[in-house]
Amino acid sequence: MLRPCAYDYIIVGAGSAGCVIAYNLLTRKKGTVLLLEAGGNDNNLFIKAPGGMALVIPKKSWPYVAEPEPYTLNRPMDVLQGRVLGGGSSINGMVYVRGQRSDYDAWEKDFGATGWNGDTMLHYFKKAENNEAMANEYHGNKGQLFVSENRYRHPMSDAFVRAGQQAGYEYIVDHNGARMEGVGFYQTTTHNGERASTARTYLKQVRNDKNLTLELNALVSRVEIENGRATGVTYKVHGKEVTATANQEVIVAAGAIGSAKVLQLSGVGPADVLKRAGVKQKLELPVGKNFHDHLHMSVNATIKEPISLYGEDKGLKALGHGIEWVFSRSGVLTSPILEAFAFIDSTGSGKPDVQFHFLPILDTWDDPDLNQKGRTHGITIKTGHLQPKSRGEVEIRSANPEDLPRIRAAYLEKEEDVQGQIRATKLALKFFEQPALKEHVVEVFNPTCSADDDAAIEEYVRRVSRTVYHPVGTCRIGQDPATSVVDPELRVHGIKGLRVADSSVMPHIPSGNTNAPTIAIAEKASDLICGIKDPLGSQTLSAKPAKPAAKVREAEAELAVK
Ligand SMILES: Cc1cc2nc3c(=O)[nH]c(=O)nc-3n(C[C@H](O)[C@H](O)[C@H](O)COP(=O)(O)OP(=O)(O)OC[C@H]3O[C@@H](n4cnc5c(N)ncnc54)[C@H](O)[C@@H]3O)c2cc1C
Repeated sequence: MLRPCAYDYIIVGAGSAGCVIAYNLLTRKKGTVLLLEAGGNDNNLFIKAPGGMALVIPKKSWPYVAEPEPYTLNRPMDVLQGRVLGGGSSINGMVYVRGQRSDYDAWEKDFGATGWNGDTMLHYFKKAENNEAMANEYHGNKGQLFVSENRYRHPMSDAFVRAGQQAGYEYIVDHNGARMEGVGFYQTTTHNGERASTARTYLKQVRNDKNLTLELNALVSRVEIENGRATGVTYKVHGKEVTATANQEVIVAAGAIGSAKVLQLSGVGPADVLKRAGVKQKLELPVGKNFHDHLHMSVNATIKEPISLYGEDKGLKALGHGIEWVFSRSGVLTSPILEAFAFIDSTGSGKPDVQFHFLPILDTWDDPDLNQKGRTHGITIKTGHLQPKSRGEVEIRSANPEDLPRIRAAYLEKEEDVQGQIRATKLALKFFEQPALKEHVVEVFNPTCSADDDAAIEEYVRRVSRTVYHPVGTCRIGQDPATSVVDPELRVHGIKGLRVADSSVMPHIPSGNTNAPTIAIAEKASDLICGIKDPLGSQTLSAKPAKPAAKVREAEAELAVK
């Protein structure tokens, strides 16, 4: 049977954001939806079982690589992103962190993102959430996104949390509640011991809706734009090129790297980038600029007892964990491994700017040679600064949609970022000095220098820091087309019928992980598409930018765009 080629809405990318928007349009009966995803299906046990994450990431990702740059000692850096139904939410660490209310107030105040502030984001976090345990002013229980406490807790994670308290930090029960600074155990996007991606929550509810056409393994090559209006998209599926028409809107939700790429391939972007790639320019916008991301370093220690998770993924032990998970959805396979956290204010500003992820295992993901060096049982504090100032860019290399874009990440270009990472490393070393960890540790071997040797720590930071896969900002919200790509309603400046709605629209990265904020953005995007601009009443939505336009531009120029 021939498929129709005209739809009311076309969504590019079935990732964290795309699945949410598809669900909302379909359940609100807004018409037909074509959802296009370059990756394949997500019916994979290692996606479903939280502990299978490390095995699935390399197989279900776009192998994006940031170019070598002197600030990170000329290391090419993987910036993998999900290429599978559910996108990042199908391969990520499942850590559920919203960031801070002031992060979003700054979007409105400093970046001209009118209507995007702490109150509206809280509304959308709660709307999205179906929290297993918490029901209060910060948490929702009626949304699609399952959030729960970890079923499994490793004894070394307990030791880490005790060490944090010994170092003077408060035990935090709810890091998405009134107070974030302190130590505790993560809330996770899991349910019944399984991963809760947006494909396995939101999209699952509408997979059989007759108004949904889901095309997997469909690589979008461009949005068709005629006379200043998006009319549809062209994509390749099963070796054939197809053009589908959108009666209402095209919504690009291909992620911070993918969305910039799709817009540039469509002729929307900086003239020099498009000219070099051989793409005819249709509109000058700073697409691909303002790339930024979170970097972490793995601070590693060997431990005395053979109790870490080393070896649990092999032989009879792995079989035992598999059987336990299959029959009772319990045990280590329900754990996203990143079990415990610390959020720390390293400058005394009143706002936490450092995050630790604690792993009850040596982080061989970041250093695959660790075990070859005879180091087996150990623990890792992945530590990183949360408010980077450096800004890079994403640029297509050619007009071929199969080509991966060039990423100049500019990681650690700004001195403030290096100093932030140095403070983050020192704090991790301080945790290892606390009795609750010290009694277990044989040796902190990465880094080996003392916490007061700034020069050695700087060398370590530049040598080992890596992304934690939170790229954002390449199609950011703003008022001014010179410095932003979409307006506060996520409409691409100057083009009708075209929105971007995913992590790429964040003007500034939140102080935490990026999946929950992306899902909240997608919830708000769905409302905007349906004409709901002010979900809380006019108390939080100012008709004009919170600052006069000139002021906004000044702040934007200073803070966001190189
Ligand atoms: C390994 C890893 C671990 C992470 N851990 C965490 C964590 O623990 N907690 C957290 O909060 N965040 C985490 N993140 C970040 C978080 O998952 C992302 O910020 C979030 O998924 C971004 O959502 P998105 O909708 O913007 O993009 P994505 O979820 O990446 O979705 C974009 C989708 O578009 C598709 N696409 C791209 N280009 C095209 C094209 N041309 N044609 C068709 N389809 C296309 C992609 O295949 C993808 O499915 C992690 C990310 C990664 C990669």
